[in-house]
This record gives sequence, structure tokens and C-alpha cells, in this order.
Amino acid sequence: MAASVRPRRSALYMPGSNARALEKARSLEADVVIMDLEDAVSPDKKAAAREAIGAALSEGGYGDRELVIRTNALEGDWGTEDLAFAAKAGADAVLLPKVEHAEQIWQAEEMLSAAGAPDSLSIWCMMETPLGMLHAEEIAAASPRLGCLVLGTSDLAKDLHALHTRDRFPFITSLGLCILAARAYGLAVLDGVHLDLDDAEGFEASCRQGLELGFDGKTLIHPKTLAAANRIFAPSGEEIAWSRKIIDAHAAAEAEGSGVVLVNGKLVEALHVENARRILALAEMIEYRESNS
Ligand SMILES: CC(C)(COP(=O)(O)OP(=O)(O)OC[C@H]1O[C@@H](n2cnc3c(N)ncnc32)[C@H](O)[C@@H]1OP(=O)(O)O)[C@@H](O)C(=O)NCCC(=O)NCCSC(=O)C[C@H](O)C(=O)O
Ligand SMILES: [Mg+2]
Repeated sequence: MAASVRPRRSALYMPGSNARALEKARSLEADVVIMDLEDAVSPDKKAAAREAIGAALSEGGYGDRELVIRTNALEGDWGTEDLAFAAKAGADAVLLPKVEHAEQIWQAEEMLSAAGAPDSLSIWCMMETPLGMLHAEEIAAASPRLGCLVLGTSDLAKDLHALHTRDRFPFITSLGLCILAARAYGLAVLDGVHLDLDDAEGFEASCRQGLELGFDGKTLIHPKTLAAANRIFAPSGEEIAWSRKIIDAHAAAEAEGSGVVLVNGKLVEALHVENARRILALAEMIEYRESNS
């Protein structure tokens, strides 16, 4: 399952143990809702969080937001139960933490199938350890059930002994490896969280950097960051107008037997048209979503 094309500008995490957050997500403008069973949930609340997520998903009301359950690691205390639960909870994807080898995905896949997961349930992988980064390609290629790689820059910083600098230079190699792997195997790819909720300027700068690097969107920890992520990861009015213009200009050139054309002094070839079509398709899906929410 290569990533379905849909907006993933904003992916909001929430602790599965936070009933108010699960409720609030029904009306928030998040493209993706990540219901967490892992780090945001304390050990004594793991079972209750599973129940709360199950109840929230059964009740529904999330519209066309993409619904994702992040489980605990299979190697740990709660992972097996989490995965059996996620198999039939009604989510769109299960997000495995700290993925480092293809074998972890194969194991999860077997367990999901044994637990009766529908074929449509996608597997997403947290990329957040040095070994995971070194195995990014093996992970991205592991299974047709894979849909998305999600950067975990907090765990990564810890393992690398790196600092959260403003330019995120310490993470650039890792971000690049994951984007390469995701794009090579047709997966979506989401950037890591910005931890400082009082730093709106730094947050926007990290979104713009993520967009420039090629990410589809950003993972978030608070609703107040949704609007900026949605704005920055959506095609701008200028990009949409340019895309339409070059598609038309290239079609006209083709009708006259030429594969290339200059538009405002810039060379336009079939590859630019392909990208312009992707941008317009994304813009249309965003417009549809926003006018129906
Ligand atoms: C960080 C928070 C604990 C702050 O929560 P709170 O003090 O409740 O914030 P506010 O009072 O400002 O909240 C205002 C209203 O918004 C709702 N809210 C807050 N956060 C969320 C959310 N994430 N999703 C949905 N709704 C949310 C509050 O309920 C308030 O609602 P209202 O009652 O109407 O006023 C909190 O934001 C939080 O828990 N955030 C998520 C933390 C989390 O999930 N962490 C794990 C994922 S990040 C990670 O693991 C990184 C990765 O693995 C890596 O390694 O990098
Ligand atoms: Mg993490």
C-alpha cells in the first residue's frame, strides 16, 4: 500500500488517556489524529487509554480525519495487547514506535493479520533511533502495508546526544535519509514535533524548513499549532496559479509538437507538469476538506 494521496499537513498527537483531547479532536482542523498509547501515557493508564481510544473510535464523529493509533513497542510490556486492539479498533493506521528493522514490521503484520485486521489498515513507522535511520531503506521497503514514515526527533536527539538547535542542523542527515527512503518507496513522510509551545516563530520556521526538505506535513503536540502547519504545508495561491499556467502552456506547446516551453523565462518540461498536477490535486483535496468541515 503506497501512501494514499491525501492532505497530511498536520498530524496532532494526543494521549489516549486524555478524554478531553480525544473529544476535542472531532472538531479540530487536524488532517491526521494520532491517538497515543506510548510515551504520552503513563504505565498505570495504558489499559484505560486503550479503552478510551476504542470507545472514541466506536463513537466516531472524526469526519475524514485520518485516524492513527500509536502503540507501544512489541518488545515491551504492552505492545502485543496494543496491536491486537489496534487491529480491530477502526483506525486507518497503526503507528509502530522506534522501528529499526524490517523484521519488526513483518512481526507486526503477522500479528495484525492473525488478529483480523482489515487489509485497509496501514502500518506507519516512527523513525527515531540511530539504527532506524541507518536502516531507513530496508524499513520503507518492508511491506505493501506501509503508508508513512514519521520522524521522532525527540528520541533521536536523546540517542544522538544532539541539541535541538534552531536550524535543526543536527538532524539534517536523518531527516534526509527518511525522506529519501519514503519517496523511493512511495510513502508519505511527516516531520518531528516542535517542543517549545511558546516559540511560534521557531515553529513556523521549522514547518517551512520541513516543507522545503520535502515533508508532507508536521507532527504536532498542541491544537494552537494546527493553523500554521495547515497554512505552510498547503500549496500557496501563487503556486496554484503557477501550476495552472505551466500546465496550460505545456499543453499548448505539445499541441504544436514541442515538449518544452518557456514560461516567464523559466523552462517547463513534462516533469514540471507532473509536479504541477500533484500540487493541484493536493490543493483540491484541501479545498474539499475545508469546505466540508
Ligand atoms: C502539552 C499538553 C500537556 C498541554 O496540555 P494542556 O495544559 O491541557 O493545554 P491547554 O490548556 O493549552 O489546552 C487547551 C485546549 O486544547 C486541548 N488540547 C491540548 N492539547 C491537545 C492535544 N494534543 N490534542 C487535543 N486537544 C488538546 C485541551 O484539552 C484544552 O481544551 P479545552 O478544554 O477545550 O480548553 C498537551 O497539549 C498534550 O498532552 N499534548 C500532546 C502530548 C503528546 O501526545 N506527546 C506524545 C507525542 S510527541 C512524541 O512522542 C515525539 C516522538 O515520539 C519523538 O520521539 O520525537
Ligand atoms: Mg519518540
